[in-house]
Amino acid sequence: MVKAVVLGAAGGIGQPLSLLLKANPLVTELALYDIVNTPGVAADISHISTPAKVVGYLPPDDGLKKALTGADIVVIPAGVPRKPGINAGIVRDLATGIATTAPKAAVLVISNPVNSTVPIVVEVFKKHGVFDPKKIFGVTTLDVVRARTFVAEVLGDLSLAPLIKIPVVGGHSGVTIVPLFSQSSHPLPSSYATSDLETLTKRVQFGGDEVVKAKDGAGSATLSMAWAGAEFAEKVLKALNGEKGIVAPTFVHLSADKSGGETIKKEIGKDLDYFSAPVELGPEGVTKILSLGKLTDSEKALVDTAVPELAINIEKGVSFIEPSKL
Ligand SMILES: NC(=O)C1=CN([C@@H]2O[C@H](COP(=O)(O)OP(=O)(O)OC[C@H]3O[C@@H](n4cnc5c(N)ncnc54)[C@H](O)[C@@H]3O)[C@@H](O)[C@H]2O)C=CC1
Ligand SMILES: O=C([O-])CC(=O)C(=O)O
Repeated sequence: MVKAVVLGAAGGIGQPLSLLLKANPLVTELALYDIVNTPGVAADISHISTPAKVVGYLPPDDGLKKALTGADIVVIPAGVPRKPGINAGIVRDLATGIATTAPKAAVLVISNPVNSTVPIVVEVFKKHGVFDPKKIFGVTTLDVVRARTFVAEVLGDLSLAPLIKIPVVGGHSGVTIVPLFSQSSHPLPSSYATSDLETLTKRVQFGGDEVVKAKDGAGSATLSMAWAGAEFAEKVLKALNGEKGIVAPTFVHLSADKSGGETIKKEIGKDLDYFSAPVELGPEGVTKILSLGKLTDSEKALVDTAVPELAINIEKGVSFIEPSKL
């Protein structure tokens, strides 16, 4: 029996993500929480002929607590696109609900800016004395999904897109996003020019802008994000279910690894508390944070640019909950 909860389930990401979770055979109960519209979304999704039982919740009558009770996995796409200040408060309040009601659940944070909202969740959990670094994940999968698709486009064969494996590390915003194309399972053509590689890297780093522009500023990526969120959630669910050898890049507190993330800290040359790195997942969440592998000089330069920006983003999140740590 696995209970999945979506917080922000009526939104642009929340609705298709809830749909994809309802389609996942590993989910037996699906709780949909939002400040609006969840009765309708839940009624609609509940008619889909898959096993998961679907219930919608709103804030009155302790709706958040009821949604979270007994949760195994909580996915958070609540918030407002490109409004970091508003999202910080929303994520803090939802994290408080999880820390008090379902502190052992795996928490998957989609709400932006992930580089700051994950530290917010962690600080709230610390305050409640329930912080387990193995269970709190920033979802950076959309960057991986984009990297796969864009490489398949370069290779002129979109049928490769689902098969391509490319680690994308660092964080989830602009220059903190570092795609490691040199480790792609499907290498770029050897004739591929340095300037083309730079353009491709920028396309992954600023893929979100491409969508915002195409939507005339009316929203950001929702459908591709729902897909990516469901892909990462499925990996976590499979690992919780005992499946071995599951690896995915995700933004985590480096103490999730028993070495305290020593390998990553050495590789990036800075004592950061958080980084998105390939992580091995298991029944307790993170089992191991893996090495970034061999980087090219240009990838090392991208990491060097990402690190100071990440440090600022992380600090913003921590100090939102703990101003005294400034
Ligand atoms: N990690 C990633 O790769 C990505 C993250 N995002 C982020 O995901 C978040 C959501 O984006 P969209 O779905 O497009 O926004 P949206 O505005 O369509 O939906 C957000 C939903 O959150 C709900 N909400 C607001 N306050 C809430 C609260 N206190 N409790 C529960 N629900 C609440 C709203 O009612 C709404 O239904 C944004 O922060 C966005 O920047 C978006 C794309 C990619
Ligand atoms: O760019 C945005 O605002 C949404 C986002 O995180 C993405 O599309 O990667």
